[in-house]
Amino acid sequence: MSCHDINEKEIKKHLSQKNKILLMGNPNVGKSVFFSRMTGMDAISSNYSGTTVSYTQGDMKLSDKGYTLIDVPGVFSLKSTSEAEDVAEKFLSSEPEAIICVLDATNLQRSLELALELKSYGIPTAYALNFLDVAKREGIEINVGMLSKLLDSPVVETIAVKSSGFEELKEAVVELLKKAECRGCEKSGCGSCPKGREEIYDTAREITKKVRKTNAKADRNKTRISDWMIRPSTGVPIAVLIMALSLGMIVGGGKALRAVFFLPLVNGIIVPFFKNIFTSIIPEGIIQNVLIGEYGIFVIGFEWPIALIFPYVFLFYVVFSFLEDMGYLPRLGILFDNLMSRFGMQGGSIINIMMGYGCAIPAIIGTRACTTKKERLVVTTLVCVTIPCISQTGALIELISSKSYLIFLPLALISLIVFISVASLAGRFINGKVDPMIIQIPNLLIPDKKTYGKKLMIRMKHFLIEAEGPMFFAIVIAALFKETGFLDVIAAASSPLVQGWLGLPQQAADGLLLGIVRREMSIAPLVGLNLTSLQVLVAGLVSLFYLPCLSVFGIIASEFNAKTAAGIAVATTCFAFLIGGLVNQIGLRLF
Ligand SMILES: Nc1nc2c(ncn2[C@@H]2O[C@H](COP(=O)(O)OP(=O)(O)OP(=O)(O)O)[C@@H](O)[C@H]2O)c(=O)[nH]1
Ligand SMILES: [Mg+2]
Repeated sequence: MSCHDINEKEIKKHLSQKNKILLMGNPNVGKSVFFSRMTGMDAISSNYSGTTVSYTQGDMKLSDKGYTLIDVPGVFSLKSTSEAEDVAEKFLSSEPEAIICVLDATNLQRSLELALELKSYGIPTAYALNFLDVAKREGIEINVGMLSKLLDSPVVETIAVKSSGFEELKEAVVELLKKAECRGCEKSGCGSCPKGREEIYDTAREITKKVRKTNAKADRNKTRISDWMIRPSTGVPIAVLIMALSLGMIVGGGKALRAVFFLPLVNGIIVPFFKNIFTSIIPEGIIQNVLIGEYGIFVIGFEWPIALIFPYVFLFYVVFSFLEDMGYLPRLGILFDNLMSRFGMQGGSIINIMMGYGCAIPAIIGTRACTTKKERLVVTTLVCVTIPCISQTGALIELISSKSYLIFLPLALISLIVFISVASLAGRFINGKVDPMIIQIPNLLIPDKKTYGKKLMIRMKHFLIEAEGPMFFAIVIAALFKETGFLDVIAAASSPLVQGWLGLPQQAADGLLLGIVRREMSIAPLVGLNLTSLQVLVAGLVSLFYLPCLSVFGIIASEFNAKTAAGIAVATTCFAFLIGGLVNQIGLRLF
């Protein structure tokens, strides 16, 4: 997959490519499903607007000729007022061969407004009338022949998640490319395209009126459930129930998966296998210890990522991807919009915050969908400072459950207080404004098995490559540091802070060093030690507020600037030590 930052140098390279076909349309109309099925490449699709915040490109063959298909971020219009619109404009002006414009059959008029705006660029366009399954269920019928005539271009009925209509669509594009003539372009002088917002809006409305028939059998149950999710009196209990069920499934399921499958696999099969091999071929000493000692690469290199973290990461994405695909998250955004606007965010940003509980990187990249810089910064600060990622949470669950689940209560309470305080401060002191929320409520869908499974696979692949890669690297360094005695030197040097102020054992110093690379490693060295409840709480707090991963800083530096990344690093570290130390000192005096 090639997913790119909206960065001038990068984009120029892709803009100058030949044989481009642009996949365009409103947000959440299924473009990324088209992209992924037509190119065979990975692209995340989710049932809310703004999933694709940058562009993705892949190769596609049409009657034996190679083309580059570009999954352009979804836009409602081309006013160039957001990053997504800016990217769309740039690609439109880069002389693409054709456009595949995806229309949402359940929301035709709005889809047509963009389609009409696109027409004035004079680029051959084929239309995919998508979501036909949902439209049929909702009693919407569209006269495709008439629509095609009115748009003066081919229109093909599609159900992207079933790959239905794809062959016809490809044929339509091939035919278009053969003719390669301008279709209704104002620039070519035919003057048939509507101009100006009002004319576009009126024409889209007229066309919709002509081609669409509804027999009013809209799914009343679905509408009712959707209303319940949004209305505070019913929405809040539903949200609490969904969160409790999700948490139960992630924590309970994660522990069970770990105990029944991953721990026996790692400790009973994989680690003994490598221990046997290395003890028989390598004599006792530093090299053997680096490979299979306490911090051995072939011991914790499997224990931490596979047995400790993976079960929780997997189940988090099972739950989160389901909520994403059914269309619940934007409804949660609407429910909490009022509350969130007090903290300098729109309700829709709750999606990025929830995503941060999985991993901070997609959450920060996802803030590109925010309409103002202030909101981007507020959400990024919150994600970095107050939200633990699932890898870290997995390690934390193991640490806490070894003592008592009750420790979660003070941890959750302190974390909530910090979240609210940071949100209020960031909302108040970060300059700029927050736009009122415009959020599209997507259809409530039963997630398509294939699309859902593919997304889960993509996320697991990312986790294994992008998270486990650096983690493995840190484990190698840790093994070397351990055997060379460097970890002991660090432990001794940091003893006044770690053992004195924080009251944690010496191994916590290893965690703080490794935690620079990966968040969960700040806690992993403590799992399995016999800590007191106060130590577990303090370790949990320090890890919660300690540095985000190294790769997160890379993303902050590239999305914002190095100063912001450094600021967040200093703030998180000081804050973690301050709050952890205070709780330890107070705890020691009270108990
Ligand atoms: N039932 C049904 N679901 C679909 C269809 N096409 C797409 N979806 C679902 O609609 C949601 C949105 O699809 P995406 O591919 O993410 O939409 P997008 O246009 O790329 O959205 P942005 O990246 O936000 O612009 C996903 O949950 C898809 O699984 C379809 O024809 N029928
Ligand atoms: Mg997309």
